[in-house]
Amino acid sequence: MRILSLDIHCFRNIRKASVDTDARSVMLVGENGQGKTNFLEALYVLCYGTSFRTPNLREAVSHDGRGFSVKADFVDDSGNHHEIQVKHVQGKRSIFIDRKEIYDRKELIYTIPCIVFCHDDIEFVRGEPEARRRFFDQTMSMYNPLFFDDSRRYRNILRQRNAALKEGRLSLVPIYDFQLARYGMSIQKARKAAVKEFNDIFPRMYRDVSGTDLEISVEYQPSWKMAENAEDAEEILSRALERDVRMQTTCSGVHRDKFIVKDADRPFSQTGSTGQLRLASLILRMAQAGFFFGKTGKEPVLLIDDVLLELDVTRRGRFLSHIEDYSQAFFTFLPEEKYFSSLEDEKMLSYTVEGGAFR
Ligand SMILES: Nc1ncnc2c1ncn2[C@@H]1O[C@H](COP(=O)(O)OP(=O)(O)OP(=O)(O)O)[C@@H](O)[C@H]1O
Repeated sequence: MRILSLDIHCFRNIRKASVDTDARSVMLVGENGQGKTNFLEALYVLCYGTSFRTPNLREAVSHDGRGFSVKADFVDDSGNHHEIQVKHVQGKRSIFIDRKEIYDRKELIYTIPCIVFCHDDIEFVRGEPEARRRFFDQTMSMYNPLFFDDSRRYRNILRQRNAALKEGRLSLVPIYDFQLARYGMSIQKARKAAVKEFNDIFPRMYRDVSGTDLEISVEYQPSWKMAENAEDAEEILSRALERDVRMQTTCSGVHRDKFIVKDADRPFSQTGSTGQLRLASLILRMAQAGFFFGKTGKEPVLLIDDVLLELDVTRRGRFLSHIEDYSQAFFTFLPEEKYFSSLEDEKMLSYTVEGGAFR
């Protein structure tokens, strides 16, 4: 899988750019605020139809533009060439694969798998449970369309159940419970199995890159921990109905599940230094890529935004040696950063980014 070129129109500060990306490593070098992350964001939008920086794509339209367009030519693992385009014009997103409009974002996310490494990833380790749920849901949705569908349906029903609780339409609640319990238990089972497999990769990678023998792993704590099947979950929901009515929201279910990053048996957020937490968050991403490759045999495109400088030279080298397994990676650097020796020998394209232009 390789992205060969990218055309960007009116995306943040990138007014118009056609960029050749046919290389294993693509370097984007520039001062702060010149458009390096905007470029990675545009690529991410092509891969997912959403942004990793904002839930509202409208924000990514250039201030003086009516809409943006991002288009890529890429070659898949079988050597076939394709084109993808994502537009957002007057508040409406449209997605085209090989010039044919598609209406379900799901088709897009299985076309160019991509993984972004960025500063905010530290929230996966020390932030709210929501951030880790999102991380694991993304990890699983990337290779499992059924999980993606179940999550989508679960969220819809949860929204309807919460509305019914707020508006006192309680006769509808058992109908929602029936469905919520079934999709929820399917999600719970999938999460449990995935965390078990993730723990075959993540702790070993952490030890390899950090050079320590810390026992870092992920623990899954389901909200319906006593439920073994959908009937059990339905029972839990119906027993807690009074509390849910009082709180006007659904207080249990997989939307309240927890994933804890642990150092032996303590939460790592309490024991790790900021540097260790940052490293753990990078390794979570690397493990996400490894996990995806293990499941699908496909190499995701890696988008690495300004995170290498946070590692000392030895750890940076070890981190890059894991990344070398992938077919394409995009990196952003500040001009004073030196390229890393292990990347210098390979086929590489390098751009200077200034005011949204790429030279
Ligand atoms: N919707 C928008 N329209 C026009 N310009 C925008 C828009 N959104 C952000 N920008 C501009 O994009 C620039 C930020 O670019 P970007 O986030 O890519 O920085 P960067 O090159 O990655 O730098 P850093 O190293 O600081 O992260 C800022 O100048 C900002 O004003």
